[in-house]
Amino acid sequence: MLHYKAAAPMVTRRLFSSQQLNPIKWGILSAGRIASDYAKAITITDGAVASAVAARCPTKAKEFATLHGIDKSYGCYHDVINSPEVDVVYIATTADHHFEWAKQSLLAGKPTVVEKPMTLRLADTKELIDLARQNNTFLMEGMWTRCFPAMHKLRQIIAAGELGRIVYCQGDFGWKFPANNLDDRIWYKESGGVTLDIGMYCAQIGRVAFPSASLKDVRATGTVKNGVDYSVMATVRYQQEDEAEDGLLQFAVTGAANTEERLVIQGTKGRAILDAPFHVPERLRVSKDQGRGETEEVVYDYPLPNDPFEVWNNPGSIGFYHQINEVGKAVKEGRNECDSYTWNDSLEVALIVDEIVDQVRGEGNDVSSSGACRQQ
Ligand SMILES: NC(=O)C1=CN([C@@H]2O[C@H](COP(=O)(O)OP(=O)(O)OC[C@H]3O[C@@H](n4cnc5c(N)ncnc54)[C@H](OP(=O)(O)O)[C@@H]3O)[C@@H](O)[C@H]2O)C=CC1
Ligand SMILES: O=C1OC[C@@H](O)[C@H](O)[C@H]1O
Repeated sequence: MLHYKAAAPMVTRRLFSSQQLNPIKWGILSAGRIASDYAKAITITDGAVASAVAARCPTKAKEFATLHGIDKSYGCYHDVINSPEVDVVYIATTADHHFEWAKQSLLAGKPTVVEKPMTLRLADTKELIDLARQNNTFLMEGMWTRCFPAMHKLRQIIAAGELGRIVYCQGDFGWKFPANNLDDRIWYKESGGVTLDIGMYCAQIGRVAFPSASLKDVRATGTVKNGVDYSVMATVRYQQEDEAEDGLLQFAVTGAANTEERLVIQGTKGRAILDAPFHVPERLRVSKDQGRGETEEVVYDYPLPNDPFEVWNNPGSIGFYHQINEVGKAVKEGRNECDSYTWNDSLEVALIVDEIVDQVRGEGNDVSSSGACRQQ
């Protein structure tokens, strides 16, 4: 049996609301692809404006500012960080530069959102979080998936015990890496690879499914191409409080294929499915167990806002709207963390990612030259 719940309302613009009169002013570091999508999402979000952008080349920054209707453009990232016209800094550089610029931003006392991954290694993520704590400054890793209403509903359902004890989560995420462009950030030796790029979307679900559990074990195997982890199968084990059985998370991520991108959370009383593409979740399906082979399904739909743009660099980027709203609210309320994705979330996912990258790259299964086999 299938029940539909009312869809969430589409975004409506309220003219002259207090938020619009006193918007959060975002400063953007870099004029790359995701920076452009983020700037567009800001324009459809009540209570937020992009007030400044910096790129390494001032002409590129100026062009970006003109395209997105941003007042100020600079050829130096420090100028955005130090601008009194900026309330929150959004760091959208390639991941190998996140640590250094997030550190500068925090040292300047600016609320800071760092695109995922926050840094390349757990130790660096920890250093940034320690700095934010010492400086009493807002810091968030841009795990925007957590800010979608479908994800909030999922957490509510799990907390209410509707699925029973969660037994396992299983997910996949894959997109075809640009095989003919080895200059693309995805192939950078330090910051590229499938785990840092999309594995972390799967890894983050562990703390949603097992919120009070502790990480027990991470095992991964996979292939390496051009020096970066390319296809990965990972299993993560969680020690659950007051439970004899460990919770399990398993996922496959790949740069070789566009996969379905679906996430299943299986509990003893039923399952929740975040339909494709789960990293931009618009639909949550909850099936309650009614006996073997029989379920009752409730569908929760949360459509993305109306889209005034024809082209985005990444599908679904209009959904940044939710993160932009949540960050604005947290900063206005004087909080240093976003409840949807906390510092502890970032630390645990960074630990999982470290483990996977080390294990898979350490195996030496490079498929780029030989086409298949393990190197001896
Ligand atoms: N949340 C999401 O859905 C997505 C997030 N991302 C994340 O966003 C980040 C950026 O990705 P994306 O926009 O696709 O990347 P791009 O390659 O399009 O842009 C990255 C920017 O990094 C800047 N940069 C700074 N220093 C360097 C350097 N030494 N070498 C190269 N670039 C440098 C450049 O800025 P400048 O303009 O100043 O020259 C460039 O424009 C990554 O962390 C990625 O994981 C990416 C896609 C989707
Ligand atoms: O964050 C991301 O989500 C969507 C992917 O296509 C992209 O490569 C990645 O960076």
